[in-house]
Amino acid sequence: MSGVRQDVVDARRIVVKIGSSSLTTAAGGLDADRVDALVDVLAKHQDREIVLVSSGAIAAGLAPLGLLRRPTDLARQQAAASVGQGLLLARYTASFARYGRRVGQVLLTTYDTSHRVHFRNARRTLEQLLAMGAVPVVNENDAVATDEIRFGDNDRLAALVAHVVRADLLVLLSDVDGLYDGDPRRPGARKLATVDGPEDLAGVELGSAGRAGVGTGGMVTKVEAARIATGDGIPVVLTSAVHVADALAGRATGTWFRATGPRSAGRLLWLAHASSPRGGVTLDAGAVRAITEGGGSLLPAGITAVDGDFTAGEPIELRDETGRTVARGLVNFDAREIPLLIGRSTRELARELGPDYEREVVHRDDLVLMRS
Ligand SMILES: Nc1ncnc2c1ncn2[C@@H]1O[C@H](COP(=O)(O)OP(=O)(O)O)[C@@H](O)[C@H]1O
Ligand SMILES: N[C@@H](CCC(=O)OP(=O)(O)O)C(=O)O
Repeated sequence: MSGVRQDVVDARRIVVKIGSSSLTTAAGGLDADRVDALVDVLAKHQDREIVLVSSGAIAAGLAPLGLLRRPTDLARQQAAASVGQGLLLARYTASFARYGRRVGQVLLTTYDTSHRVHFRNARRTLEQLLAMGAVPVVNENDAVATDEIRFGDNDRLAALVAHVVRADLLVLLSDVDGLYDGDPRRPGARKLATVDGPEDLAGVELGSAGRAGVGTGGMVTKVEAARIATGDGIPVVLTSAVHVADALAGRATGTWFRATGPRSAGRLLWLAHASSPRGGVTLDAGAVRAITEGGGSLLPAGITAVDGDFTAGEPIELRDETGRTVARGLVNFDAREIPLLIGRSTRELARELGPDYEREVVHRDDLVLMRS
């Protein structure tokens, strides 16, 4: 263990994410004492801006709805989240009120972290809450997010929120005090003090959630969140919720993921990390060049094939003729419309089908190049 982490000490704007497993009792309900214990620490950091990403809505809604464990179907998870989110927020509101602090609820979907207008709105709301001294409490908008568009875990959501607010640091709090080289319950498992880059993760076994039916992503999504944030220039501390005070003080607790990439400004970070787009298009060589070298949009003329079942506004893959994904983007047409457009000029399409068809299939502002 080394000394103080200067990047943490210097961090003024911090996203703190806490998992369901650290907020619930052994029986599965919301644990008010644990919420208070977290708030006791966060409220002390008045000279910093803290955005809290809190899981726990589904867990908090189980008992009130007479459910004994986390349901596997989306509809009941959504109902539990809808009941639980209110209880969770009420708890945070009361807990921060002990320190005279207000909280503001911000519920997001993947849509809000990628679409221009929503991204800007989310950023503006978070900025305004911080400017007014309120603590934003963020969760996924579980009640409306469907399987296709949801993060499903709050680890990646937290990394994207850190990107949205341009945080200096992301703190991931769990029920385990860091990343181990294998299941931490296994004798001999070793904790990693520092991760400098992907090479340090070779050989590390990333297991699933600890308490069955409570957390969701396990270590896989935490490491993925760390990869997104560090690649975006934001360092990450992963530790146990009981060590949050140490983590925020810069003491060497948990696992420290060093920032690897430059900070990026755009809203499209999410697209590059979206789980799996629901389809894609194949581009001819000219279109690949226009996109990767010329900073152009994707026009119908450059498309040779389409696959999958997507609707306008959703993310898709843009592939070259060997099947390699060269970019991801938000598409302006439904999949079923694209065969009609393939290989044709926008002018011709507009003449034939009306001015609505004189548009890019993917606008360059809605497109992110994938590193090969
Ligand atoms: N390599 C590993 N290092 C640390 N924890 C691991 C590892 N593999 C699996 N885990 C499990 O991941 C769990 C944390 O994930 P999860 O239950 O989803 O927590 P949260 O609710 O905080 O998001 C730990 O309880 C631990 O048992
Ligand atoms: N949005 C969900 C969070 C999903 C979840 O369980 O996440 P986590 O405990 O962080 O692995 C909820 O509030 O229940």
